[in-house]
Amino acid sequence: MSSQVSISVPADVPETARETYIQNLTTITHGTGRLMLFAGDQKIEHLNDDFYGENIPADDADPEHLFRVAKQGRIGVFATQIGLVARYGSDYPEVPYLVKLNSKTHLVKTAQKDPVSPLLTTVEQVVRFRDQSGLKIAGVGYTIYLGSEFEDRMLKEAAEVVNEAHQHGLITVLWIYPRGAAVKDEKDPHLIAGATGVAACLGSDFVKVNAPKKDGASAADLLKEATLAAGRTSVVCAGGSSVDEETFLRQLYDQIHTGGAHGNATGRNLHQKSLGEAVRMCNAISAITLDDASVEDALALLKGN
Ligand SMILES: O=P(O)(O)OC[C@H]1O[C@](O)(COP(=O)(O)O)[C@@H](O)[C@@H]1O
Repeated sequence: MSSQVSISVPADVPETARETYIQNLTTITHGTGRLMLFAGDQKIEHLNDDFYGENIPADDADPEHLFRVAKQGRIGVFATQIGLVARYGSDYPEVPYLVKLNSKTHLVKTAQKDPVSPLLTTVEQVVRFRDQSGLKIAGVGYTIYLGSEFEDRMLKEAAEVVNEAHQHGLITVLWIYPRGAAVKDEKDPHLIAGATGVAACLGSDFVKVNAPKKDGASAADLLKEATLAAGRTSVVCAGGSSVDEETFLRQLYDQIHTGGAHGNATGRNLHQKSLGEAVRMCNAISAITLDDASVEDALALLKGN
């Protein structure tokens, strides 16, 4: 097991919410400080493209697949929109949830208009839903498109979300993607480090970024600038489109052990598998993230050993 970490509670969490905050963070990181976030917000973000078609198993066509994977696999938290949690959550009460507060589709391309993704759901609504439903709602998430001509709106909403969430002991994850006409290279390592620094200034517990890329450089080495810039905000990388399992697991291992990431945020590389395979992949990813397992040990779990 990776060692248990002591928790430093940020000063915007009031005394009355301290215990909830500690409990939520402990739940979603299994006490390790590392996050295994199962990303299931793509039904809005990518419409049905990620869920139906060539090379996508039939299991993925039904939204309940996400909940089955989240229940049967070992995860830290399942991130999706509030409506989906309301529809299925009562049948999956053991799953810890993180409510994604904003989302947009990919129909309007960046070349047509800079991206903007205002709040669909407020923290207040999430807190009410948590208290009424009794579901394990441990946190909230929000996407900022840094560099968009609308970044001011998203930055302001994100700042309010973090502060309000902490008032209620909820953990925050900011998805920060540099994107828009002003952004030449979305995965530029220096820019990604800028994004994680923004998350630190907004006081978020975690920030999810795309892994930086630069020709000829090791991706894990490139991530170091971003994890340094993030300070006490923990960095996780998006999984990206589906790749072969060993490549994915090696990349994750290096992100954590070389790049300084505190976990992963994985969507397609999990749900674009049949239930049994998705569950084994969850367990392999969690072994690396939560147990400090080697890639070889994770691959053994993948084979069901
Ligand atoms: O890349 P993965 O692992 O499928 O993770 C999915 C993530 O990608 C997104 O769908 C958005 O991705 P893009 O905007 O880059 O297409 C996130 O909202 C989601 O959490």
